Amino acid sequence: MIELDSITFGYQPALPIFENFSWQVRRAEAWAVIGPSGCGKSTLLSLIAGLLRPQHGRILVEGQPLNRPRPQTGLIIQDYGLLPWATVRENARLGLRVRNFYGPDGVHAPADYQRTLDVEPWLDRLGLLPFAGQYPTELSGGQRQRTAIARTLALNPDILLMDEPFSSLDAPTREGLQRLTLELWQENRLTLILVTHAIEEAALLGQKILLLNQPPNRTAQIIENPLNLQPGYRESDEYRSLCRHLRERLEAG
Ligand SMILES: Nc1ncnc2c1ncn2[C@@H]1O[C@H](COP(=O)(O)OP(=O)(O)OP(=O)(O)O)[C@@H](O)[C@H]1O
Repeated sequence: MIELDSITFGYQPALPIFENFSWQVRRAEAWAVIGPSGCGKSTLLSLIAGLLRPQHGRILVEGQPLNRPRPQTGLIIQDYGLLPWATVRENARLGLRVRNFYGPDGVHAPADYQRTLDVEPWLDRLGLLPFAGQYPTELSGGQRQRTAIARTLALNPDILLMDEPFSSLDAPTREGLQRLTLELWQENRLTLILVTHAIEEAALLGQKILLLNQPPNRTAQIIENPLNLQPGYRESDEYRSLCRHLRERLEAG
């Protein structure tokens, strides 16, 4: 469970992006966060990742106050963050190398962490084994993003935060990775929070959708989307009507 309990945050305290804002995410839920540019979507992820701290209120993860990034929270960003001089396999191992360096200290790695560099199952699951010896510049955008996903999932996160992960990809690649994300979410019982500015993506991936608007955001506007896992949802009337509803809500501000 992630709990934002009456948080206030602004890069400049006089201009809060969130003001007395409360929101709860239960374990293994899949959320999409949508809203216009500058409404605070990435800021919200940084707060939940423990990279920013609210000026007021508190954030609890699994009942514990969040005072710094926790090793079980994975963050995937839009530009992949891959090392250009390392192969796909070595990029996928990067997080594990950091963990192995520190050991099971409860800060950089969970206290019960067992050192490993084994990323082969993830390379296999993400269809990357044929490219494992290649460098990021030799990959397509979709393969790069899959490498970033492998690197994060190799760390066995329980919370996966994704910030516009597919926005620079072409439509077929994006749709393939959207499907893969839903599969990985279900297989690994992840709590997923995906930030997107794309209405269609929010409707496909979010069982629940959090709508943000121009700051300050004071209340969590939540839209339920319980049918998103049903086969054929992308072609259904429910999906189209949800997209329309989201568009109207966003235009209304
Ligand atoms: N490090 C920072 N320092 C100061 N202001 C910032 C910083 N990062 C973001 N902001 C501002 O905070 C507001 C929210 O930014 P944020 O990136 O969270 O929005 P967003 O909804 O993710 O936008 P986009 O969809 O364009 O990525 C914006 O006005 C932005 O200019």
